[in-house]
Amino acid sequence: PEFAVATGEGPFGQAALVLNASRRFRYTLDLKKEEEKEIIRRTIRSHAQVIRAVFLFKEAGENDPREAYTGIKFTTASRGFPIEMEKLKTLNRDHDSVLLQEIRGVKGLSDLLKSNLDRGINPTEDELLQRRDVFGANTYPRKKRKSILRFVFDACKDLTLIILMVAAAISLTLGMATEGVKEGWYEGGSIFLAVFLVILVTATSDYRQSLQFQHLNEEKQNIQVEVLRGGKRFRTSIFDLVVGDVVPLNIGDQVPADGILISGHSLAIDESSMTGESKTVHKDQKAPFLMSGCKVADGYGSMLVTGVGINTEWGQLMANLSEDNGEETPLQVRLNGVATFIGMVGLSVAGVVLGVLAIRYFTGHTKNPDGTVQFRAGTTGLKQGFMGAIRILTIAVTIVVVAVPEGLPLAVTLTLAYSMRKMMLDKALVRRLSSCETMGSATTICSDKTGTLTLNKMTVVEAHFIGTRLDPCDDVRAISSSSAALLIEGIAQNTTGTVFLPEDGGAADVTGSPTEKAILSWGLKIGMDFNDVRSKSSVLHVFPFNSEKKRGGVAVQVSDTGVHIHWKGAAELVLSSCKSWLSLDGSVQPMGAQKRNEYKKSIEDMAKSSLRCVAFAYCQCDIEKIPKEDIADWKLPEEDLTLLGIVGIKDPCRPGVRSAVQLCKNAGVKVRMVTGDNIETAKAIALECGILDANGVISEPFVIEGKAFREMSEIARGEIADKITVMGRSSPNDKLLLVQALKRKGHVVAVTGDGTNDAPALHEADIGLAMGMSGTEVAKESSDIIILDDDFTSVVKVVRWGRSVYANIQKFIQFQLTVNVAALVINVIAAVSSGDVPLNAVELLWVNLIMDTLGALALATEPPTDNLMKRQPVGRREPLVTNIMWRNLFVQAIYQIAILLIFNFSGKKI
Ligand SMILES: Nc1ncnc2c1ncn2[C@@H]1O[C@H](COP(=O)(O)OP(=O)(O)OP(=O)(O)O)[C@@H](O)[C@H]1O
Ligand SMILES: [Ca+2]
Repeated sequence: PEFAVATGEGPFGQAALVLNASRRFRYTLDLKKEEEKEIIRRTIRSHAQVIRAVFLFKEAGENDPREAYTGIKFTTASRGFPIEMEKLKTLNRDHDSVLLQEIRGVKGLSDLLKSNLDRGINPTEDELLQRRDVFGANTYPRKKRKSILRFVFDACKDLTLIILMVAAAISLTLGMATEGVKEGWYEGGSIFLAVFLVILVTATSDYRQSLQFQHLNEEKQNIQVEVLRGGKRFRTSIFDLVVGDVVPLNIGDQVPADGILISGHSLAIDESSMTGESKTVHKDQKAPFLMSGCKVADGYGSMLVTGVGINTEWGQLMANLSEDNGEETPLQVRLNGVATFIGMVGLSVAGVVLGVLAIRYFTGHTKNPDGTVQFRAGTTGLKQGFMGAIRILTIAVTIVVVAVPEGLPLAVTLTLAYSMRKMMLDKALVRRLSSCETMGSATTICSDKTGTLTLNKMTVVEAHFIGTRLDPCDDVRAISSSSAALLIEGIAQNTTGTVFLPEDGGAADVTGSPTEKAILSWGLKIGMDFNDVRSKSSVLHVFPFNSEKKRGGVAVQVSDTGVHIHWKGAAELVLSSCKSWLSLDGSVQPMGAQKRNEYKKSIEDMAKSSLRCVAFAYCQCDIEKIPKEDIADWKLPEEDLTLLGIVGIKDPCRPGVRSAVQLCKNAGVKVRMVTGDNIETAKAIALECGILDANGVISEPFVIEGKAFREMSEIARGEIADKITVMGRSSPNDKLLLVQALKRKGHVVAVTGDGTNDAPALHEADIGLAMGMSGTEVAKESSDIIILDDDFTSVVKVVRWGRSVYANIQKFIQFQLTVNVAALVINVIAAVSSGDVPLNAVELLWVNLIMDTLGALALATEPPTDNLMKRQPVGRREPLVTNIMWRNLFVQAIYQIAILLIFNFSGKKI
């Protein structure tokens, strides 16, 4: 197959790092999990239906049918809320719009839940406690953890250990019987002790790992969500949500609880995780029910929480789903194979030794220290003969134990677990264990710009309006009030952010994406009264911003007949759909070639000084032209616009990025920037953080626009992929194309992403890194590692850890194999020639114990050194056991064997 790169013959051929296997492996794992999920989902669904039917029957028998159906008792308030818990559950399960209508829709429901659609619930502790008390918390019970005893039991199940224990028991009884209690326990007792220690170490290490995984799972599930309480937007943990909360939803979010849509625009939900159907479902007033656990595929809106935790289908699913910590990484699988092979060799060798020793013993060729023959047929008692046989058997078993390198898989597990814990401290949350080892061989990193290389703290620093540059950028005195009002209308209405003004005065609190925040803050500076402007006109329809189109638009009704369409987005793209511009006095002027060039020039100038450019444009529309019925499908007019102005937003480079990029360069890992931003802005930032060299070539194909790359043939893309250093104005799909092209070239690709539509690229990459703060849930779910602080420096630290994992495992393999080969050879030679092994069973066992477990522990926890980042990456083709390692291994083994054999046979003479 194209991925498997075997080197040489034998079992070690497969020990070459087969990176793509990890992908295949992962899919099979996913599939298994999906199947399990599906079965549980079906059970829960049918369960719910049965309960509901029973409930309806019972109610119908007891009450007036209408009340039974709506389930609302307005008179008997249930602990302060005029709605009954069970009935609310039924509403969530049924998705019944008739029922919803009867309680006067979402507004009526929010009254019943004592919430407020515009302000949410009160953010007081008491209020939250009461709601949690009545309706439950948004958490679900975990499956009970395996106890430590369970792990001890599992460790005992090892076949070699069982044989050893049997041998120890026999040896103990026989020893004590023949040599007395005081003297005779040594051998049997020390075997027991050794076995006990092995079990203890294995069980505790497994147990600690299961704890760590559980912790990780909790970390993964503890999603941060936005919630509206007391009129203000908070960020809080998903577990804190209560029934009655008002939750804003944005593209890429996970629906955090069951609920009902309050309002939304172009809201589409991907319900595949619950229903299994892959088509996205549009949500509006006609279909307002939202199911917990689904993902927002498009648009935005807000919801009223009506069901939380275990009362939702998602909660049931999560509570019943076993946590998947049984994941074995491809490296572990392969090393398991190697270990098994060596074990087989050991077994055959042990068989030979057993045979040889037995023949020698029973034919009377072995002597006691005093020179008497140990076994003489007829004279030696049955008990003594049995003892001898047992001793021989123990030696054979011990050889097996020594030969089996149990340490190999253990070392990998320990190394991975250790690095994972350390990586967490370095702000990287490892979602898939295998990515630790893969990251070490990465040859290239495709990084986002915004937020990863830059701080994602944006401020408007330049503004070009009405043909002039504002100086300072918030001085709008030169602009006529009508023009300014139009602009402010666009800013306030065409946004997904909010402005909250505290009642007691104080600074305004702006929320939204960093770009939105920058624009809204600037809006406030030029005199925007957010709430006032928003109340003056009403939004008819929205085209939400997405990275594909790089613009967002909104239609607002300003008078009985007048509608304004506002657009804002990537400056040069918006400019190209403008046919006119708004002049100082508020009149509309046609956009001549000269004016267009003037604007283009100012965009370019801003971009060259690393500013992100956003343009505002608008057009008027007649209310008649707007489709009344299916306004949801209406495409906002996006041509023939009038340009209002352009702003330049500064987003400074992160400190430390420059040296991190340099570190990558030294390590032979090429850093590429793939950004949705203007190519000039991208170039400027790339120069600033050292991705581009000021003295190098800065032209195509090193610096390329997404569009140019997209339109190439697959072959052409493959040819230039290697050279691309900066890609500007790229859509998420371009990212995917680049990853594919790079992989075909043999690269091991790491990709960072945050947006919903980055998911395919993250999935395709060898290692997908999602951003913890700016990243959407969808991106995080498709990733292998989450970078908690969004910082590129942390990405580089992950590379370092990955390399250390790889190096540690190599060290351990070399160590273990050397000792194993030497021990086996010596034992065989000694047994065959002299009828005894140089180390007796107990000694061998102890050596093995120290070698395997403690050696693994020691080498696994070796921290990374700076030297690791000075080597070239191992990439896709290098075998795990390199030629140098083979050489070291054999030379060292031969040396050890020679020395030991000399001591064994002629030690006395020397
Ligand atoms: N909320 C917004 N409204 C309108 N336009 C925006 C908004 N956010 C960004 N833009 C414009 O879209 C462009 C690119 O956005 P996109 O989301 O593709 O890139 P990004 O993800 O922010 O950057 P990167 O890929 O480096 O992380 C920006 O340069 C800006 O001009
Ligand atoms: Ca992006």
